[in-house]
Amino acid sequence: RMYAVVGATVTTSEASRGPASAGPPPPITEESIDYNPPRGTRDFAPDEMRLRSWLFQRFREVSRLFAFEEVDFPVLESEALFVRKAGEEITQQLYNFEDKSGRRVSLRPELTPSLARLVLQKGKGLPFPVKWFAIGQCWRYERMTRGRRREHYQWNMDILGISGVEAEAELLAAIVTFFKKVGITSEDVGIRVSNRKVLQSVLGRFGVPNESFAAVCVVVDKIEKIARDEVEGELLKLGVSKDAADGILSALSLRTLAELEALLGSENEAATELKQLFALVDVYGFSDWLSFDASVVRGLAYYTGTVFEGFDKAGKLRAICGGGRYDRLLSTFGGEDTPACGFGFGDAVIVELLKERQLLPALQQDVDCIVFSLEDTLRPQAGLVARTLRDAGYAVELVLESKKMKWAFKHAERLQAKHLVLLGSSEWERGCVRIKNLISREEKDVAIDELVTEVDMLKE
Ligand SMILES: Nc1ccc(Br)nc1
Repeated sequence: RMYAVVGATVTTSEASRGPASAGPPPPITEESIDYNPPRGTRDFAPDEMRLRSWLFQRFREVSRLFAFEEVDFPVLESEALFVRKAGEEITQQLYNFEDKSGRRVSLRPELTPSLARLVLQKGKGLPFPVKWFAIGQCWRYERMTRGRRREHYQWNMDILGISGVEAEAELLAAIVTFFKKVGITSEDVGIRVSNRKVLQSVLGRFGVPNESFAAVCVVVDKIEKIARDEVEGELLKLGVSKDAADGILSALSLRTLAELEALLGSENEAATELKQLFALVDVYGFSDWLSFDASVVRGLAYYTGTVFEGFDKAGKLRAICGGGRYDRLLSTFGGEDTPACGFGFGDAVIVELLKERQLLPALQQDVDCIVFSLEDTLRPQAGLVARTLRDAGYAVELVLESKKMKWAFKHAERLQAKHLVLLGSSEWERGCVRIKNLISREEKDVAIDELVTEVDMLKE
């Protein structure tokens, strides 16, 4: 890890030092500044930032296509927003603390509770249905033993006020639109879809109380990560009977909607909702991306209906995105019963997938012109030339120090700039600058007031 040892003067304000009589300030100490960001977090230097901006621009383009409005919330929320008793990993890894006023707060581990809070804050004046999207950094406090990241950015899209599966179809369409936009096909990626009402029906058959529903879902969500008998053991610990646990685990291995109907009956809500959703998506035209998979439950306690997750068909990566219906969340926050569904799409797994598929874009700085004065005396005029081009919308790198021509060419090459604009005293005396087109290698003297027109033309 990179460190610098710097002399640091430890100055303390009067208040913290206490009254003057408390004696001289503490001695100057040395502290080592670690150049790396805190454990589990990332810097975004220009190259990484270009990729992140590219990804977020794709998220925004899709959200615009679906007429969703962008929202955002504080990264710091009241801890109460995320305290749930279903044993979710996300609530056991809160990056939470008591602030200086004694308030219990937490860095947000997800965006959905904040969205619910804002909708409730807006109250009855908020036109429904709500279609909002957000891209926000989310946090967890992982014991570093697991060496996993503690922050990631998530794109969320949510629809509130629509109880029909049309809302889920719209959200799934947005996810598919994103995948297609970045060059991913339904050969690479699929979306597994199920409905928590499958589990709810099974629990009902075995007389498992509703209060256990969320905790059972959280346990069952681990089915891909821990051994089946461990899942069974955790179910038994929740007070679920052996028979009920067997019933739950066998329901997860249902392979088709026909099997689901055979088990639960064709009038069962889970079966009808799933059939409706698949029929909608069929007409919508992206059935090839979807599959029914009864083992999908997702790990968030508040899902009540449809659940889904994007996965890579090569099976090398963790879930790419996930979401579902959460019709009870707003009422648990004291609001009216409000139908709601949404998804979260992280910024990490998708980049791993794009790397795997060699679909990462080649991104470089976007500079149109480099303005460069050959003599120091013309440096003020170089600023005027840069301003003229910038006022016309061109990205201009103004060279701010004495450099040789050779350096200017190399610099232009590095930045992939299209034009090099040189100020020299002989040209300037004639009211001109010299333009070198770095693509066509053409060069010419251009009058200052012709400069923008010239660059416009060279741009063609
Ligand atoms: N919820 C959450 C937050 C941060 C990361 Br990294 N992963 C999951």
